Amino acid sequence: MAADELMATHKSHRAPKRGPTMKKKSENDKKKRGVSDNKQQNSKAFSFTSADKAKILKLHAAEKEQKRIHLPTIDRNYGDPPPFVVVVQGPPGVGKSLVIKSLVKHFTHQNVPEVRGPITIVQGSKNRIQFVECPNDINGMVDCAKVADLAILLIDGSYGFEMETFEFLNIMQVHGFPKVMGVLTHLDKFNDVKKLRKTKKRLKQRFSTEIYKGAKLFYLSGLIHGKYSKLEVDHLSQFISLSLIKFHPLKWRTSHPYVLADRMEDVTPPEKIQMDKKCDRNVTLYGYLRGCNLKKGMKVHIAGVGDYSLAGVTD
Ligand SMILES: Nc1nc2c(ncn2[C@@H]2O[C@H](COP(=O)(O)OP(=O)(O)OP(=O)(O)O)[C@@H](O)[C@H]2O)c(=O)[nH]1
Repeated sequence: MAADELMATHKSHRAPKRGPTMKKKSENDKKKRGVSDNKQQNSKAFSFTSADKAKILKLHAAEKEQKRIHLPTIDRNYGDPPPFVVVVQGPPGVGKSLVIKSLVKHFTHQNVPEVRGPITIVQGSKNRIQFVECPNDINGMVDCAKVADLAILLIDGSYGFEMETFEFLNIMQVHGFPKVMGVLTHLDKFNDVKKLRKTKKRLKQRFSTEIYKGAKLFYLSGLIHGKYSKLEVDHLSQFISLSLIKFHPLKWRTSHPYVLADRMEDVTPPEKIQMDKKCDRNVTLYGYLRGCNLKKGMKVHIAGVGDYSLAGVTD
């Protein structure tokens, strides 16, 4: 074999890039240049040195924040969950009763002649939804804001936003702010299609700025034989069912126990009433206690009644 061939097989020397030798070398080099590592340990004084590292750190911080936001809240209810409360709110004559009647008809195929008090329906195998019409007085609004899991704000499309809607929004702000969605009614009063489109756009923008960006707004475009369109009610009910599935108890609710009285019974002995028609009555209220477990003597808020102490606790 020739000497030239042997020379050709040898690889050229490669300087080490990592390992203890390289580390020592780089440290010596840094010392020579007068650069010290201690300088970069003060994170407040020196910003990031590597853009990639900064990107990763930012991602980690965002992930941590998301984890904190989605931390499960402790649900203090036990056994079967109480019904999901849907409060229908709006100014007088906007169509609250009609919306509740349409939704009840959709879920149960039953006609409700009149809406008097909360209506509970069963949806699916065990989910229950309770529809409550919000009264147009401040006390009723406060009570409804306290119990609502989902608030449906009805807005007269031909008139625009009214004071009642803003009042209710403000009240909800201080009561944990449940899920909110809007429904535009009386849209059949528009004869001009262009005007209707413009109004819808304007109201949607206003609704987004008043509630939050991307807040859901539905349209009920008019009455057919005195009822809302089946398809539109179907969309509305789908959204309600979705809210029920995604339901996440509010922190405010779990720390403020309350009862929404579904039924009341006058249990005063009849003889006592016969003797004195204006005698003090004993009234029993039935409803779910939400936001805590039962304890004798505990104080709860009873909608329409006030803060009461639970005396005789039964399961
Ligand atoms: N043209 C039209 N009429 C509607 C619409 N929605 C509701 N109405 C009518 O408005 C009237 C009032 O409807 P209700 O459901 O009683 O309204 P409400 O909000 O419950 O009224 P209050 O109980 O007085 O607060 C009824 O005669 C409905 O037929 C709609 O989209 N278009």
